[in-house]
Amino acid sequence: MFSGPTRYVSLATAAFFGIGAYTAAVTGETLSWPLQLLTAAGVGAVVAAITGLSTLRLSGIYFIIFSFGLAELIRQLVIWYEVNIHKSVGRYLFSDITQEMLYWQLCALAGLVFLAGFLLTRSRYGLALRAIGADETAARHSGIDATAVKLGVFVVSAVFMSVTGAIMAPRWTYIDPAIAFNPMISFQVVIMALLGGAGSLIGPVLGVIPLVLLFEVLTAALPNHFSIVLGLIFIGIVLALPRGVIGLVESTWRRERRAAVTKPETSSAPLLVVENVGKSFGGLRAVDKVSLDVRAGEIFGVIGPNGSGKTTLLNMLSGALVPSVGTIRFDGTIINGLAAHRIARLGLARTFQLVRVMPDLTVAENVATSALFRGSQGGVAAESIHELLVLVGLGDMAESPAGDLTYIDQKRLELARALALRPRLVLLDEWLAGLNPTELETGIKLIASLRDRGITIVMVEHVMDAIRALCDRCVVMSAGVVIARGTPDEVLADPTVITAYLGEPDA
Ligand SMILES: Nc1ncnc2c1ncn2[C@@H]1O[C@H](COP(=O)(O)OP(=O)(O)OP(=O)(O)O)[C@@H](O)[C@H]1O
Repeated sequence: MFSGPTRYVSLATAAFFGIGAYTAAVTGETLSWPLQLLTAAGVGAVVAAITGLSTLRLSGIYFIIFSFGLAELIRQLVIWYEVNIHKSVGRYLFSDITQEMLYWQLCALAGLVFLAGFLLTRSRYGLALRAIGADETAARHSGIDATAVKLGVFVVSAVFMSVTGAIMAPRWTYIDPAIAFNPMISFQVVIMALLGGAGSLIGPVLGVIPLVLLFEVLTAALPNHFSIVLGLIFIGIVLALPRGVIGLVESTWRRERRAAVTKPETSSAPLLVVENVGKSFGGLRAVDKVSLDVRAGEIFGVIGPNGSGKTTLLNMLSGALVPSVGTIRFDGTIINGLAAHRIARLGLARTFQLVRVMPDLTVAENVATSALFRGSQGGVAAESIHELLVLVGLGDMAESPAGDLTYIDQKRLELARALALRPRLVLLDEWLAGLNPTELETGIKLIASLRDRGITIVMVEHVMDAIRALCDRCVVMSAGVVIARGTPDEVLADPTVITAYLGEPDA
């Protein structure tokens, strides 16, 4: 539910299993069985919300280490509580619940897990999670609040694990922290999910059945070498079946969502106003007090030699970076400091200098990510994803995995994904770079057609023919400051600009 789509490998299973088991042990004598389960769910949810809020900004190895440490941290806290407050470590559990009842309760819980997982994958949150797993930065710029989505699903999965722990607790008559917070549980769950294929709902089941049987045999036959064999199985699965059994046989389930571009109103007032904006990295002023305004409906160029601060400026406009100083207004709203997904939802979309598509998602799904959380209309749109794909020239590629596209087609896809936000302003970061002359001609026509739809464009570009053909006005940046502004012909004839590009002539 969580690790599969997001690819955040979580070893926190033992922590929540232990929380559930220990909550049942502590409340066993005072609360009824349903209330014990509810309490376990509540405690698990609260701990997951607190730890998730503080750690889901971590990714990769840092998140794995944290999640592994969480079980140990909670175990130590419980031991401290038992020693200092309860005055004895461990609890006896006397329950009249039979093993058969526990079995059926676990079956019901498994059914609920699958129902929740099924509903999740069918909801927009399912696609949002997969988008986050494929490329979290691109997902944020598609309007997805990655932190909130991850936190929500982390809490839901933690609740299921806590209730599992609580149901399992009566199987032991005595529980101590070492039993409840056994780290091996986390590894076993990850291995099972990996074997079957963590990316699908049914995958983990395919892993659970053979591995549970194998673990039974191994604990009986090789009790002292169990961990070694488990480690070898782990390595073997990662090397041989990186996407699990299901990844070998499954053709990805796809669906189409609807998204669109609406024609924004044009007005003579500036749509974007940048005032004295600056960004420093340590001692380096990458952008230094830049001011400019972009009128609704125009194509505005940002040019300048390498390293002059153009991408840094675009990153600040799109929310990837927070300006060190200055103000950015988009349609009257101050947007500096806003999270990337909020800026995207306001209708300011972008493409990236180094193209960012979500390779495992289909072309259509990539575009659909932008329609997930766009205003109250969600995925409902006047134009379909298909129409957007036709517009950028990918009409017959909707069901192909984005990772199979050529570089140029990936750029087209990025543009379609940006357009699916129904943006009023699109930031293009060297979108025309690397195109051959024919592709360049098509690309220029495509950008011009966006303006005809009323979309305002800010483009960073090194291809001067495109700047001349497309831009109404532009600024030239050098060493973080604007050194010229005006029409393309004016600025490209400016001696200061020529010097900035070519350097001072030799004396
Ligand atoms: N995250 C960062 N940390 C430190 N320095 C950075 C960072 N991002 C950019 N810079 C520096 O800021 C300066 C401006 O970089 P930026 O990428 O904005 O330039 P650019 O005009 O877009 O260049 P190019 O045309 O090559 O893409 C460069 O000196 C770069 O090394």
